Amino acid sequence: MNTAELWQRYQDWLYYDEKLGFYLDVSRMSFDDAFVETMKPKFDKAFKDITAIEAGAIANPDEERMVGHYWLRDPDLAPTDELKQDIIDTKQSIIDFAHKIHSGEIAPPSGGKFTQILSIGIGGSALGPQFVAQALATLDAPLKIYFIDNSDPEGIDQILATISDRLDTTLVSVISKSGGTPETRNGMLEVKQVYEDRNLNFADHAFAITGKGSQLENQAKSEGWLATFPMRDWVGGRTSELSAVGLVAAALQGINIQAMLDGAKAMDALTRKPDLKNNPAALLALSWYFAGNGKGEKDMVILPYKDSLLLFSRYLQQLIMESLGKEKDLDGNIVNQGIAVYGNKGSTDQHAYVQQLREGVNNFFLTFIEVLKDRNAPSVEIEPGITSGDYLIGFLLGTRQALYEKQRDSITITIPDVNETTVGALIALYERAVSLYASLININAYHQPGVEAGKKAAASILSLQERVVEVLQKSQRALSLSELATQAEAPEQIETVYKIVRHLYANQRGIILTGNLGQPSSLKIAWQSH
Ligand SMILES: O=P(O)(O)OC[C@H]1O[C@](O)(CO)[C@@H](O)[C@@H]1O
Repeated sequence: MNTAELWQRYQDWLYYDEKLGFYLDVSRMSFDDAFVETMKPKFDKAFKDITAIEAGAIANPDEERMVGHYWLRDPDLAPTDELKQDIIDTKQSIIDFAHKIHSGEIAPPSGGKFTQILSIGIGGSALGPQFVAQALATLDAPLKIYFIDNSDPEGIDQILATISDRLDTTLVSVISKSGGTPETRNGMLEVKQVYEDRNLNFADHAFAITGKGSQLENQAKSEGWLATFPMRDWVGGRTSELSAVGLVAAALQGINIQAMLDGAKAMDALTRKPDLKNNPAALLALSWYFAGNGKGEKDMVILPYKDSLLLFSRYLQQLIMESLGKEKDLDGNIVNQGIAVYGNKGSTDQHAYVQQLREGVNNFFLTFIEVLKDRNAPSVEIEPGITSGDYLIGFLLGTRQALYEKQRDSITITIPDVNETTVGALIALYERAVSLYASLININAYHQPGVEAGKKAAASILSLQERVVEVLQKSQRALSLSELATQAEAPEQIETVYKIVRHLYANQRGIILTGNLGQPSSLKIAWQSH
């Protein structure tokens, strides 16, 4: 295409909403009109499906659940008055709680006010709050937030060391929809232990965000934690940022949660139009489908040219990959669907992997996110008439151009500023693009059976570890690995037994080893007391 044709294509496909100041440019996706025509019937169905979701259909058939995250920002959409009232009441309880924490009405037993939050959760119970904190929390936020989002002992130690001098003024937020996720439970138990070691009453610092009747809710209630907020079964973890999961942390950090909800509601309204060319979520879904041939054949690289949006790609990684990465379609056919998502930020990533994007394997499409406002204060001139912000946008435009020249497709999203409204709008945009794309490829975007399998496998490894330790403790002599595996009733899992032994040994957990770790069959394993 020559430059005049390209400029025309840009104008033909440019989506703009004046109120949000939001632009979407799909002109550098190389689909043609014939492709768009073939997709129209699929989109007709997708628009009907998302309307049904918003009306309360059981869009998650495996779990027999409604999918209600769109109601969170527009409670009037909720299919019953009870649900509507629940959303309104929850939001009010969050606002009240944040107010009481900020004013000191809810205060630490040692006096003063709470000064920081330690948020414990994983996946959808962490990624949204982490993204939003990075994007929107200001340096003078009333409470600073820290996260434990793994079962890594050293990671936990590092966070605890960072906050240890203010543990008495730390609010501990424990977030888990299921209320039984091991990583979250482990983090909570470790933190609770530290409070007890310091003679601080954990319950006076903790609150929970969790599903009704969960183990976590029961614990919070029986121990008298400061508060519990609900996570409803009609909101999935990866779409929970605008539920209590994201809103409590945001409100505590002084972020305007109503503006986030309003931004999302505005984007929902824009993306409700059953008109492919005038619906930005549909334009994204169309582009994703085109890029990957409806089979995820190309990876989605997300490159925001703004440091504060660094975690957006990580947040989207879960939203998109956990939603779309499915073995079977809704009719039970094996389809192995998904789209791989990665990216950090521009221009930083230009000095990392963009070399491959431009010249290497063409297995991706890129989404640039451009933010028009550079900073609040005026910028210094790095060179006459040129600022750092000019450079940043120059790098974005230059990379987009360089990729286009090499037939690498890209999408560009432009927002005026990173603020509550635009962040809410971006979250809604991708949530809705995922809903539409899931319809296009006929999969259930709202369950995650694959992750459940991993969790069950981990549990069985821990129970094997218990058996291994029991066998060693009872044995009167050192055992070979194969004897140990057989006596632990897992001869077929000898490799796992070897790895369990190696880990216990590395952590001085009672194992005595002789032999060569590099030659597993030479090992003799005993328990320390023998
Ligand atoms: O909020 P929970 O129940 O602790 O789950 C955390 C995360 O784990 C998953 O269930 C998958 O492992 C995610 O979908 C979820 O966001």
